Amino acid sequence: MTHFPIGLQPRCFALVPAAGIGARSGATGPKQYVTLAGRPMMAHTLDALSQVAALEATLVVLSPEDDLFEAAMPEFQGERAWVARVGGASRAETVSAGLTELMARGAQPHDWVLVHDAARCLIRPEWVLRLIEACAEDEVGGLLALPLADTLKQAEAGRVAATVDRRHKWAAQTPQMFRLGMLKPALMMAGDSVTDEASAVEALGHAPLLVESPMENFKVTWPADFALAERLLRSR
Ligand SMILES: Nc1ccn([C@@H]2O[C@H](COP(=O)(O)OP(=O)(O)OP(=O)(O)O)[C@@H](O)[C@H]2O)c(=O)n1
Ligand SMILES: C[C@](O)(CO)[C@H](O)COP(=O)(O)O
Repeated sequence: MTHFPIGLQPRCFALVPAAGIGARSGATGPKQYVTLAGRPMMAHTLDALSQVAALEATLVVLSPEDDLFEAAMPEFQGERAWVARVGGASRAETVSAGLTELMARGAQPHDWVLVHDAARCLIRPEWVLRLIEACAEDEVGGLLALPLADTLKQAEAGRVAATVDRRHKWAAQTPQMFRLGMLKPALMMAGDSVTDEASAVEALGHAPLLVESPMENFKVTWPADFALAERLLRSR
């Protein structure tokens, strides 16, 4: 277990990977810029994070080729709103590059980083705060997640090969909150294969804390998800 200095008050930074292309979404451009309830999807995400006073700053990590952000997100400005065009070919690469950028901007190993998908645009400030409060005194950190409600099937060529025991199974969401000094080496060692930060930390032998979060915090992934996200955003 890495021990971080006692007495030094850690800060919390948000890191939003937003360098994906949204291949599964069927959108013509990167899904984070698709308009939902009158604004680009990512504007809802960043707006929710901006309402969390406990966050020192939010770093959005874009693809180096991104030429949409400034025009789409004119309100993302100020001392707490940071942008870096250092995204990579995988989510893990994007997050790793973002962590390096946070360090260049003064974040310390004992500071917390909350990694949150740009594509989880239904996030609410109170859920972020719930995670921060649950993990603040924890040795490892943790993530928002949802206990599985459905029966789980293992598939083979479109048929059920087995029914998987769903007990103790949770669907991982974001934010995922870890100390910068733990997450950075964890991602370096894990490489590109991990699909979330917790997996990288688990590979080091740690057990991240599961903090229950609603289904509403889903990730816009498939074509039908846009309409659902739009309805939910408009109903708020
Ligand atoms: N190289 C990548 C891939 C993904 N992401 C980000 O990681 C989050 C979650 O990933 P996902 O939903 O898979 O987004 P995409 O990679 O864009 O979608 P797809 O896998 O369908 O192409 C998104 O906010 C996405 O922009 C990223 O920053 N860099
Ligand atoms: C991080 C994540 O959103 C947790 O569920 C998910 O693993 C991202 O996976 P994707 O395949 O990049 O969408």
